[in-house]
Amino acid sequence: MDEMKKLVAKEALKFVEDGMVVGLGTGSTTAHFIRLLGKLVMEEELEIYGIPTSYQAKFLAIESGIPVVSLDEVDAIDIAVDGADEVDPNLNLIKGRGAALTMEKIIDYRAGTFIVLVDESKLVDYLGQKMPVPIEVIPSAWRVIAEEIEVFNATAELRMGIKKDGPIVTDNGNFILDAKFERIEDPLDMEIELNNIPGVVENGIFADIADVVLVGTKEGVKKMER
Ligand SMILES: O=C[C@H](O)[C@H](O)[C@H](O)COP(=O)(O)O
Repeated sequence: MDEMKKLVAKEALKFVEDGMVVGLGTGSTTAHFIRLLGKLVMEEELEIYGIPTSYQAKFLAIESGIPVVSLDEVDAIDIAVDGADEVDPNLNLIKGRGAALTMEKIIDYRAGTFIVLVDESKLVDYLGQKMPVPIEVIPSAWRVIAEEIEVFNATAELRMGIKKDGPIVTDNGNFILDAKFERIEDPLDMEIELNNIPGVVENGIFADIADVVLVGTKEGVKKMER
């Protein structure tokens, strides 16, 4: 599995050109990309700037020698490279297992080209098939938001910490609800519906924004495009 992740991360380097501003995604697959990008920047003395989507991406970029910039400092993001938890045949995504979905969506959405890196286990027939939709919420409103989500025939659970007692707290200081749907028929519609609930900061459905998905398979890298 890790080999497949490395393979797609290497393939994604082909989209990088000197002078680019690159959105740096979160998660184990993008971590390979960030390390490889750092190596490329050093070896070829490229002028690349990275915009991280989380503390994880930021720390790794710094460690890998990629100059880091913020949204305030750039006019445009050329490409963004990020992972995903589910990818449907129309390139709609579920993201946010790492709780970084809000910053990821801001950066991935703004990028000229949004490239997604996954292994083949992430491909599904429809969104919601395997994974819940992570939803970042204002902490004091989590319970009422969970009730609102259940109107859509989903069950919502407050995500608890592993090396922390109580709920996890995102990079933005919020909570995460994991909403398990039977099946998401219309990803774009559900993405909008969830964001309409007062107190929801952002949700992990990324409908209609991925341009390219690189899939690591046992036979090599497969490319899906919109
Ligand atoms: O918040 C986390 C992100 O959306 C990740 O990009 C996603 O969960 C995929 O992570 P991984 O590459 O580790 O499977």
